[in-house]
Amino acid sequence: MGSPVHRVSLGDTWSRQVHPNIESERYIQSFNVERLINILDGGAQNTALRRKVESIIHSDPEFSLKDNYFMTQNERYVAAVRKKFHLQITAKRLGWSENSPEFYYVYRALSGELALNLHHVFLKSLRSLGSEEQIAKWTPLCNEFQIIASYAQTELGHGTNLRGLETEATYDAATQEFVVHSPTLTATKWWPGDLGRSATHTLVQAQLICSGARQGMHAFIVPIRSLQDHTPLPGVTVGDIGPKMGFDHIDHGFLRLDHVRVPRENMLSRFAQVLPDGTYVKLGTLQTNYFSMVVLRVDLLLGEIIPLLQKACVIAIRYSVIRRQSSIRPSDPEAKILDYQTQQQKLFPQLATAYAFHFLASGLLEFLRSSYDAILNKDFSHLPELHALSAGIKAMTSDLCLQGTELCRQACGGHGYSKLSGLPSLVSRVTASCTYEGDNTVLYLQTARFLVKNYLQAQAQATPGSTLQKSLPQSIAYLTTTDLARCPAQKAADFLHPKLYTTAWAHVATRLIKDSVHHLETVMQSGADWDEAWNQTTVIHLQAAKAHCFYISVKSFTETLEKLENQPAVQQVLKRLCDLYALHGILTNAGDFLHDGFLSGAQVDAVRTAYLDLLRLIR
Ligand SMILES: CCCCCCCCCCCCCCCC(=O)SCCNC(=O)CCNC(=O)[C@H](O)C(C)(C)COP(=O)(O)OP(=O)(O)OC[C@H]1O[C@@H](n2cnc3c(N)ncnc32)[C@H](O)[C@@H]1OP(=O)(O)O
Ligand SMILES: Cc1cc2nc3c(=O)[nH]c(=O)nc-3n(C[C@H](O)[C@H](O)[C@H](O)COP(=O)(O)OP(=O)(O)OC[C@H]3O[C@@H](n4cnc5c(N)ncnc54)[C@H](O)[C@@H]3O)c2cc1C
Repeated sequence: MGSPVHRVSLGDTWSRQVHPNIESERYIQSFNVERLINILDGGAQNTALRRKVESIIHSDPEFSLKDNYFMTQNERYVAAVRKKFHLQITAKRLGWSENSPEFYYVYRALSGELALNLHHVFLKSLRSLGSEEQIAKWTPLCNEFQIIASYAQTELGHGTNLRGLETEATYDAATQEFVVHSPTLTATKWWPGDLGRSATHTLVQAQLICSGARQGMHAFIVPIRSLQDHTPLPGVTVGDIGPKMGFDHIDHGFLRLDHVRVPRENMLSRFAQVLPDGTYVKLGTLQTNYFSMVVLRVDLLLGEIIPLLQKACVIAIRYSVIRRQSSIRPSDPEAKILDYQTQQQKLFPQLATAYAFHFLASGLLEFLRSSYDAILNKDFSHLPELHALSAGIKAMTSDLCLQGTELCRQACGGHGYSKLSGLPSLVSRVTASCTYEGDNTVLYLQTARFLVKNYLQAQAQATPGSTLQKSLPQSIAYLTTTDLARCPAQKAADFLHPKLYTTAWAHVATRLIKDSVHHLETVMQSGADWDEAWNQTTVIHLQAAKAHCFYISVKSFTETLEKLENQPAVQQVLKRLCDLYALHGILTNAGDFLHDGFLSGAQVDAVRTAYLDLLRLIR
């Protein structure tokens, strides 16, 4: 046996002292920090609540995370389960309810090191797809932990292609039950969190077969382990899928079902029902069976994905005012690495992105909340736009949060490669978000499909010689505004006007959407059918969808600024970050702006001048 791991105990000595460099940096800010904290929390009362929750969590040794990086996968899982149950006891004592703000603050304070997260996913799906009776029945069982539920949709052979899911739920009118079955090896449910060791029940997405017809994917609550001794129930084969890139604390599992019977009442029936005699009653559309994924994509943005970039920025920027390395002039003392322009160029755009995405996700959550009740009450008018927005924004934010956390890690040199920096686990966790809740490429293409469809409809309704007439959904209304052929900016300072760079982004998105439609139609005119033409132009559609999503994010940030007129100092510092975010996007996609002469080379130079000056100002 090798010698025991020597635990790095520097934390015990250093943790209480604040490094003098940090202290000095904290006294040079140009705005009221508390005011900005309140804005991010959504109000001073939320800040107070968050701090109260964090102090409870951080002062309770049961929630300590300090040994995490020295644990095996099994120890991480056991520790996370222990924390989850300690949290339940604490929450009960303090009156915190599931899905309350307190739970989000706890999850963030514990850096997600809690097991049974899929409980949260199950409850979100139950509320989106279940009838009022089903919600009333299963929610308390979950909240009281009388059952532990997970969400089993993905299979060994299919994750993206939901129409390809093989698990079957065949209705037996004689017993008024569904027979849930995995007909093939590839039908094995594979990846669902909490399935490997914890869950007693799972929400199985399966192809419904009733009245002799296949009715597509529907959700069924299936008991999988005994509530007496936690052993798998008859017909159930279940276990852990083994080591992964991250998420060591979550038991991702596999599940095979051999003709497992569940009562008719276990099919979530807000948008579809099977009557006792097996008659299928459709109460929604195909899309409404997919509604829970929309809800989860929006929920995970602020709950899981964006906080990972926020934390990486805090770690890397703090480190960069402590770390001194080399000198700017040979005769100078060693410089703080944050004084190097290249270090600022690595980190400040990521900080700006973290703020941009915080406001973007908050706005999307608002849109979901405002349309949620309507959808549950079968008014689906907002669903297509909500799906297109949530799919594209989840893809963009997870892609750029991955890029950003990895950049923050690299910006910390060798120490960024140590798990003890906290950065590697942020990178491995945010990596997964590019895949779960929908592979990003596939989600971007869902957004592209919405863009093309609406563009073609608007074009069809436009009278000859006029611009697009159709009243387009709000998020793509820019397609009907009169477009500038050339950017009017004359000097660097002109690019610091939100209206100007928002228009620039609208111009590029419009051009790319038109270009993608043009290529699609050209390929079809050469004889290909829609599906083949679509596949041959998906790279171009992807580019258009990304530009559209970035435009949405810039617009959302500028609209946030407009609401801060009464807080000029905070508005100014956020405006600098908004400017930096938008100009960083232009510089990293300069080709799209130069392509049709909208920006000249000289104007791109002016963008860079404004951008580099922003780095200095933000520093
Ligand atoms: C306090 C604690 C905090 C946080 C604590 C938790 C943290 C914990 C750690 C992380 C936790 C991870 C949890 C992961 C959990 C999974 O990963 S669950 C599995 C996720 N899987 C997916 O997302 C699958 C992705 N695939 C799909 O959605 C579908 O296959 C696709 C890609 C949309 C294609 O489906 P399709 O039926 O072939 O549909 P398609 O022909 O493309 O379109 C048909 C129509 O449906 C529409 N449509 C498609 N999808 C939708 C939709 N969803 N809604 C509405 N309309 C839709 C299309 O727009 C289209 O409309 P039209 O153009 O015809 O008008
Ligand atoms: C950490 C983690 C947690 C997860 N938790 C859960 C969970 O709790 N419950 C659950 O049900 N699932 C869960 N999943 C599974 C996840 O939802 C799927 O892995 C995801 O939906 C992607 O599907 P896939 O694995 O089949 O990938 P695939 O779709 O096979 O993707 C592979 C490649 O094929 C490409 N591709 C696929 N289809 C198309 C297309 N139509 N057009 C163009 N390219 C395409 C993709 O872009 C990708 O590059 C989890 C996954 C991870 C990593």
